[in-house]
Amino acid sequence: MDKYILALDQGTTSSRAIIFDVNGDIISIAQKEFKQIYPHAGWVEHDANEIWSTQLAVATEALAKARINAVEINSIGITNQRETTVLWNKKTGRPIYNAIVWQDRRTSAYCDEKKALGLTEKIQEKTGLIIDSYFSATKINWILNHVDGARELAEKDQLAFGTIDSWLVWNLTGGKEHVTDVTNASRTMLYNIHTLTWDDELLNIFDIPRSILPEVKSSSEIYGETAGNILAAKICIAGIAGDQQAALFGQMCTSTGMVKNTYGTGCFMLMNIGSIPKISKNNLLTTIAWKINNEVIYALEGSIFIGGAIVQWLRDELGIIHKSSEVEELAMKVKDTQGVYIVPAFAGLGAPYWNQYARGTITGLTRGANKAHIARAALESIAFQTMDVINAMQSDADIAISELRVDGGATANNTLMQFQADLLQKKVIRPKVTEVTATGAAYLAGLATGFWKDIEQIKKQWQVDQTFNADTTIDHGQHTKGWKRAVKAAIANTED
Ligand SMILES: Nc1ncnc2c1ncn2[C@@H]1O[C@H](COP(=O)(O)OP(=O)(O)O)[C@@H](O)[C@H]1O
Ligand SMILES: O=P(O)(O)OC[C@H](O)CO
Repeated sequence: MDKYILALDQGTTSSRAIIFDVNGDIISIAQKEFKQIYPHAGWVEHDANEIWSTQLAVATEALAKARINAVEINSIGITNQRETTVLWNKKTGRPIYNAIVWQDRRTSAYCDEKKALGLTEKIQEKTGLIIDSYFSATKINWILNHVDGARELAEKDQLAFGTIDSWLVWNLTGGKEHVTDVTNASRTMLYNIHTLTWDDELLNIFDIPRSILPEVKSSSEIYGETAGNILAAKICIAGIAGDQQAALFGQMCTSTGMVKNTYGTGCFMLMNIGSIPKISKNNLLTTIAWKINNEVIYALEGSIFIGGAIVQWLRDELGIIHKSSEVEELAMKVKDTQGVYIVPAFAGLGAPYWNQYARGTITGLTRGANKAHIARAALESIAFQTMDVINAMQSDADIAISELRVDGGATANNTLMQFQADLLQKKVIRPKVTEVTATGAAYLAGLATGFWKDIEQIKKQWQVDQTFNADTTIDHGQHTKGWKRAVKAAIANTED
C-alpha cells in the first residue's frame, strides 16, 4: 500500500527529506548540514559525494523516524538548489571536480568577456537569463578548461554534466538515468526556453559539448526507479523541480499573476506569468515554472543572493546574536535604524542590479549606532531588496501585485514580515505549512502517479497561518531614499 510521498529537498546548506501523506501533512523530517568549501575569495564549492551521502542518509532517517517501510512510499519528488554544477565520470560515477555552487563568482571576468561581445540580448532572448556567473554554463566551461582530462573524457562520451537533481537521480537509479527537468535546464543558460531544447549556438558560445548534457523531461512524470540497494525498495522518482519553482507550486501560485517570495539563505521572488515567456525589461529573469502534462508555465524571477544569510552573518561573524531567532528581539530594542543601512552584497548583487562586483556595505553610522540598529538594518535589508524586486516585477507584468505569499526560514520573524507589509503596502501571507518547497516536489511526484487526482484537489491543502496587513499610515518614502543611496554606495565600491 503506498500511502506516502518522499520529498528530497537538496538545499545550499543542508539536505532534507520530508515524508507527506495524502492530506499534504508532514509525517517526518530529517535534515543534515554539509560542508561549505571556500577555496578562494568569491569561490563556493560542495563535495558532490557528500551531497549524495547526506541526501541518502536523511531519506533513510525520515523513513525510520516515521516507522515507515520503503514499500509504503508511492514515489519520490526531488527539489534542489539550482544552477550548482556537477561533472562526473559516467564509468566510475565519480565527480571530476567539486560541485561549483550557484553563489560562486569565479567566472565573473569570463561573463564580462561575453557581455563585451554584445551577447547580452541574444542570451536573454533565448534563455530568459542575464549573463552572470550565477548560472551553470560558465561553471561547466570552467571545469572543462581547468580539470585535467575533462575534455578528453567528454570526447569519449564518458562525461556527464548535471545540476543537483540530475546528480541525485543518477545515484538513486544506480547510474541508469541521466536526466533533468525543464525548470533546472532553464537555469543553465544553455536551454532555449521557447523551443524547449538545448541550444547549439549557446553550446558553441560557451564551448560545451552536447554529449555531456542530460535529457530534459517535464517536472511531473516517472523518470526511473531507485536501484534495489538504495532504499530497500524500488520506488519511482516522479517529480523534479528547482527549489524556487517547487516553492511556487507548493504555494499553489497556479494562476497567472500570483507571486511568492522565499526567505531562505537568499530570497527568490517568482510570479506565475502563464504560458507565454515574457522577457523582462527590468532586469528580472524569465524562467520555466513547471511543465506538467505538456503544458509549460513560465515565471518572472527576482533572485536576491543574500537574504536570511545576513542573519547568519550577524550570528557567526559579528557574534551579536547566538541564534538566528534572537535577531528579532535585538532589532525590536530600537524603534528605527537611526539612518543605518546595510547592503548585504556579499556575493555581488542579483536582481534588479546584477552587479557581480558590488560588496557588502554599511552606511549612515553615527557614534550612537549600536548592535540593535545593526540588527534592525540587517532585517530591513531583506525587505528593501524584496521591494526593489517587486517594483521591477510590477512594472514588467504591468499589474499591481496585491499580496505576497511567503515561506522560508526567515518568515518565522514577525517583525520582518510586518515591516515587509508596511514597506510594500501589500498583504504578506504566511501559510501553515512553510515547507512549501518540499511540498511542491511532493505534489509534482504525486500528480504523476495519480496519488493526487489534479491540482484542484491539492489546492485545498494550502492554508493561511497569518496575514500581515500593511499599516497604511506609515510612509517609508524617506527611508527608501536612504536605502537607494546605500545601494549606490555598495556599487560605487567596485568602481575605479
Ligand atoms: N527568526 C529569524 N529571523 C530572520 N532570519 C532567520 C530567522 N530564523 C532563521 N533565519 C534565516 O533563515 C535562513 C534559513 O532558512 P531556510 O529556509 O532553511 O534556508 P535555505 O533553504 O536557503 O537553507 C537562514 O539564513 C537563517 O539565518
Ligand atoms: O538552497 P536555497 O534554498 O538557498 O536556494 C538556492 C537557489 O535555488 C539558487 O538559485
